Amino acid sequence: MASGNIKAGCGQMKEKLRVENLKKVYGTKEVLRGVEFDVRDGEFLSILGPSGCGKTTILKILSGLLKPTEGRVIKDGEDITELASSKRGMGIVFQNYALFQNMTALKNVEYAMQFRPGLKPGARKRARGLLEMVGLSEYENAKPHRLSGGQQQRVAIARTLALNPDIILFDEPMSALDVANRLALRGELKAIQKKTGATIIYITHDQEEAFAMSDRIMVMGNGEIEQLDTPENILKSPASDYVKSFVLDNLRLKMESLSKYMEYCL
Ligand SMILES: Nc1ncnc2c1ncn2[C@@H]1O[C@H](COP(=O)(O)OP(=O)(O)OP(=O)(O)O)[C@@H](O)[C@H]1O
Repeated sequence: MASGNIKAGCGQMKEKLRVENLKKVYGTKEVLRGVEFDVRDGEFLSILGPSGCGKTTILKILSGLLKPTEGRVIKDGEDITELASSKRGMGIVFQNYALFQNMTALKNVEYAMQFRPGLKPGARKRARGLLEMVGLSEYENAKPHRLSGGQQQRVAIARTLALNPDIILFDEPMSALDVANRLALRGELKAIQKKTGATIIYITHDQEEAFAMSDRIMVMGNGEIEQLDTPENILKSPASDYVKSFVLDNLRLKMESLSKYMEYCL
């Protein structure tokens, strides 16, 4: 596995998360082996790989939803491998939004704060502020079925931010959205990250998305890391034929279809 430094100027960022020698076996099937990487404080790291290569399994292990067969997860220098999910200070945004259908947008964002004594006072005000941050103030009384896919995903993001996570995990959050919504949400995610200072780990199988958004990209093959480096370095020096074909060839195709879409729109 080739691993490089984060882009110039960010090289001194402190380590936020470290994953050591991760292995996951389901029954007799080994789906992750020897996975090791670090994520720096405030970094946007994408995990890019084809379907079934183990991306979601990594995310579940990081968040505590799944125990690794072997290996450790270290956050801020502390071993959190056995720590309960709710105590990890991480939030997850899924591809299917997973909103409460019987609650308004505002209630969805406010809900989990009710169970955190530190956040309960002022929860309503904070929820309103977060809906404003994602551009949905005028929809606070709307239930999810009245919102578009992009708007529902924005509510899901606001809901995740409500608990003040210092690491946000995104599991293919744009895959159910159309191109226009994807492009809009990309910019908004970067703005939210800047505002909150959160570290982001972002799963995608979309090469173009990973290259447009990330400080570094971790390219996964079948249960292993093929390359972890900045977009620029991956473009300049792909670590293997696999990276060349899965990342660069597909990136070229995606860029072509995106530019056709832009021509069509303009
Ligand atoms: N609970 C499970 N039991 C058995 N095998 C599983 C289980 N969960 C996942 N797998 C297998 O582990 C492998 C990795 O799955 P994972 O969901 O991590 O892949 P992925 O890269 O996120 O794929 P996708 O992009 O399609 O979501 C796959 O072969 C999958 O079939």
